[in-house]
Amino acid sequence: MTHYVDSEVGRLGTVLLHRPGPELARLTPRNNNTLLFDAIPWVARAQDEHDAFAAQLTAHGVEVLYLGQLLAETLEVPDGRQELTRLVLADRRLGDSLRQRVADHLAQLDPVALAGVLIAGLAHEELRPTAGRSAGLVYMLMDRHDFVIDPLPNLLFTRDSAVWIRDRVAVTSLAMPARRRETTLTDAIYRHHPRFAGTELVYQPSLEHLEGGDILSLAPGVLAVGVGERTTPAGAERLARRVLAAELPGGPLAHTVLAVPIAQQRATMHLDTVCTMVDVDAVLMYPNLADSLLAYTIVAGADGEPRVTGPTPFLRAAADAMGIDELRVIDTGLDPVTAEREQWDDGNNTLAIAPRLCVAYERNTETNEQLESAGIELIRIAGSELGSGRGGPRCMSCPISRAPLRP
Ligand SMILES: NC(=O)NCCC[C@H](N)C(=O)O
Repeated sequence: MTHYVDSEVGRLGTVLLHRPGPELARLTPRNNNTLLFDAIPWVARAQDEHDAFAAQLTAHGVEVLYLGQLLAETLEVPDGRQELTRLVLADRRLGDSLRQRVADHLAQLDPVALAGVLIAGLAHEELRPTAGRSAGLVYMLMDRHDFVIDPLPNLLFTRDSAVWIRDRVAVTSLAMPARRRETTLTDAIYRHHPRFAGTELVYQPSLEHLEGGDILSLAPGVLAVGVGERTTPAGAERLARRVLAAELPGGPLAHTVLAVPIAQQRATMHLDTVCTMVDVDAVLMYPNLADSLLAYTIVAGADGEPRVTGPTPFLRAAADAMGIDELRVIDTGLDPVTAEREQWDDGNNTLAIAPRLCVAYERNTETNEQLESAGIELIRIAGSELGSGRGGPRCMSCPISRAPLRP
């Protein structure tokens, strides 16, 4: 099986999704902010919306893999199960008595049920008392609304916890505490699942913060990395060091990395909330930012150290790195208020299935109309519930194979 991604727009072959499940039912008004949701989603409707998204991908010839299923299969591998169990038990909040109770509880679960707990977490009342054994101080003092194992409602946004760069995978380093455990799952899947045997990792969760929503594969050998609320300058620099130094038969994994500062705020948490590619030489970009975005260009210096120049306007730096005259911006021509409303609702967060063929949320009517006038074919999906986590079609998908742009 070929796992290979060298662009944002090459025909999509295989994609990793996560169908949201019981982990969304953990969200309440007391925890939704900490768990990075802006509202309490209607779970069944969110699942319907997600199923419709997956059905559109399948109808367009894309192989859809589900993270929950890959995780259950990884847990059938003894080393995978042992590692994932050890990591969840390493939580220092547990203490030894509760840790032992949780270990006993997890040990009797089959792989599918264990995958369910690793994703949806374990609530206080779901841990049954062990006959003849004290509940333990930590459990007794725990608020009944607390979780023994925290849920992962943002797992839905598979874009952020791993990124394929050519035939290597970068398992990222998530910045927000509510999401950190997600990469224990993607890391284990890529290292233990038989489908990915032999895959080399180019980034690991123990490194500086770096999130997949900040990484755009502008063209073969050219990456843009947003630096803001999630990805730190150190994370961008670490990725640059890794990809510039990783030699493939045809050259390094990337020859240029553009570090792109973005405002450190929720509306622009990742670069892909303001800019996504819709054609080999065209981006859809939040108009309020299009002219002000800058980039620092990082290439390998003669001494092997990354050499940084700039800043220069992002669109100029990108076109130069891509070897094209101009990176076109689809001008959505929106007034600033409409642009701001539709950016918040992930209007700029499209997923390309092929050049000029993209999935977009239906609700962003004005952005979508402008995209179509510019010759982009759209597949509209509903996202009223999915969007409450602040993520669109690109955030909800991790491409694993795309047709190479330059074979
Ligand atoms: N690439 C993306 O922009 N992903 C969306 C992540 C949303 C999630 N609720 C978060 O705050 O991390």
